[in-house]
Amino acid sequence: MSYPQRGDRTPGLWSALASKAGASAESASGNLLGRISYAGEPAEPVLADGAPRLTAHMAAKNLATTEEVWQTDRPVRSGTAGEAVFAEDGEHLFYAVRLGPQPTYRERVRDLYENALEFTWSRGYTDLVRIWNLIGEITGRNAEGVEIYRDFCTGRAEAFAALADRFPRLSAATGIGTLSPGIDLCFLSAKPGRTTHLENPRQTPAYQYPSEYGPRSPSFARATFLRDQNAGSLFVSGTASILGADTAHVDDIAGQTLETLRNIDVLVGSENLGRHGVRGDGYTVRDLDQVKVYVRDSAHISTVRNICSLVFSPGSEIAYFNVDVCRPDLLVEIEGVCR
Ligand SMILES: C=C(O[C@@H]1C=C(C(=O)O)C=C[C@H]1O)C(=O)O
Repeated sequence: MSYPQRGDRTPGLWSALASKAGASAESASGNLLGRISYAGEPAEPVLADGAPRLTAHMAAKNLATTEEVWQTDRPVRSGTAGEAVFAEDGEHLFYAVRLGPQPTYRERVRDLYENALEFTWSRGYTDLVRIWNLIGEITGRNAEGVEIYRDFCTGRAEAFAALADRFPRLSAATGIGTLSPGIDLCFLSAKPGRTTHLENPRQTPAYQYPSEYGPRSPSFARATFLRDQNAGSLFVSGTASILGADTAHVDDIAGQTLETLRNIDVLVGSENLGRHGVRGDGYTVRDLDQVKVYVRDSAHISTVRNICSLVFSPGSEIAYFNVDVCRPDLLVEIEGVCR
């Protein structure tokens, strides 16, 4: 089995985003560390081709599956840990687990997060790089009438609070809707000393959002920079049209898309990187690659595509998803990687 090879490969660890049909065209360029399959139906995470594969139901049945492929230049060892699957290469750990539909999520999410964090810590991958939280019915209600995203955030925050001595800093993350109930989780972590976590001067840190947005704030940073022997990779969290803590441009898809892109531009720019002690010239929003664009309403996709096609480089990998976003008034969310 072979995977796409990118010209902008980062030594050590790199990723690619491709529709499944095109993903096998080129020769294998490294060792598979893990995959996320954005598929037409849900499935349990498995070990396939010697590495974890997380599957999230995020594509309509008739559309091609998008696959995010993580590779490394080091030998990989994989295995299972309870219901989770993992792979490690001595520098990076990829860990995937699924939580099926639940009446309420808080306690199970707390347990799953604690297990994942304890596992990654026990193997020496003490620094979180990026977390995926792919959440079915994200703005729907649980059996007690609480919004599922808020229910999820409470369990996650409790896990981080319980392990705050070991994980004092939060990493980049995504918290986005899927098309089936249940939660698919994926953790990428690294050996100590290579990560810097960034906030955005235009946005309140998510972990400080006021309680009107939920009893426990979301536990993530706006981006995480992972150093390597050349420079590094900047993993940009799911970013939306939020200024301070509030949604900007309610009911305005073009306005939200442009504000989101401005948020990313400031986040990845040299001034913000310098503020966080990351050396280098910084990036602009045009440098974002492996871009994922989440659009709530299918009728908005063409507007969002038009704006994105003007902003992103024609060579960038970009995938669109028609899924719910973590607040009912957010219409679009964008994330990616700068290298
Ligand atoms: C869009 C936002 O949050 C989303 C939710 C996240 C989470 O809960 O992990 C992470 C990034 C985004 O996908 C935001 O609060 O700005």
